[in-house]
Amino acid sequence: MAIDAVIPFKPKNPKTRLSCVMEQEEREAFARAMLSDVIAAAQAGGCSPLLLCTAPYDRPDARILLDPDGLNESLNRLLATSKSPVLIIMADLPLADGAAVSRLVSTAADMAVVPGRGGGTNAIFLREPSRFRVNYYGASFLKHMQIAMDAGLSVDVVDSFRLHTDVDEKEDLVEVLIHGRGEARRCLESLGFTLSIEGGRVGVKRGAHK
Ligand SMILES: Nc1nc2c(ncn2[C@@H]2O[C@H](COP(=O)(O)OP(=O)(O)OP(=O)(O)O)[C@@H](O)[C@H]2O)c(=O)[nH]1
Ligand SMILES: C[C@H](OP(=O)(O)O)C(=O)O
Repeated sequence: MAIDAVIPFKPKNPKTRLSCVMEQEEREAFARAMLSDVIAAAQAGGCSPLLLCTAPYDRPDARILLDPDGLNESLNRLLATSKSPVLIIMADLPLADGAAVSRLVSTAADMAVVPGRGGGTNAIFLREPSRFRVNYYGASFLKHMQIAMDAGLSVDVVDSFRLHTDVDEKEDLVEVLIHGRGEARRCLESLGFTLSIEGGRVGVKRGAHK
């Protein structure tokens, strides 16, 4: 049976750190586009997507679990009662692909984890979910390593550029324009984003919308 890929998703007013370059509706469209790329990667990696949504949201390619609670509370409730292996993968990883997901869920360890940029945690595979609890926000990668150690779980820290690249801030859009192959890249292009080089550093700029 396919492993559940639990994808936490906040459809309303997401990605507020991108407010400097996108209006709310645009952030919502971009978040949906990134989610599409993550769903496609989860499926290509042999997993069955299960969206953990804060508000009603429907799509044909994933099952939906509605839980308006915070990220940690809702995930920990789900983990506590899960009897089979689970992958938790964030919805803001638009470079994710099937090979990276497959590598994660085929670990020989009790748990596999991919750190995110800036101290976060982008993906966690748990062979026995009820032995673990999540503690996202802040330096969550370090917190998750400690929780695993306290629970006596063996951990495989997976080195994956495609799963490490989460998109939180304007600077992160560079990676999507360069390495993206799916909906998120197309969404940015349709919003008029292009690469720019200022002072020798690659950034993004926004022109006219398509
Ligand atoms: N189920 C659930 N998912 C959440 C919640 N908050 C964020 N998420 C999801 O968790 C993942 C990581 O969240 P963040 O990077 O903080 O995204 P965000 O809250 O949309 O972005 P910012 O407003 O910029 O902090 C994304 O997949 C979000 O859609 C929540 O309260 N509940
Ligand atoms: C949820 C949080 O995401 P970030 O804000 O680090 O992208 C984390 O990974 O702990």
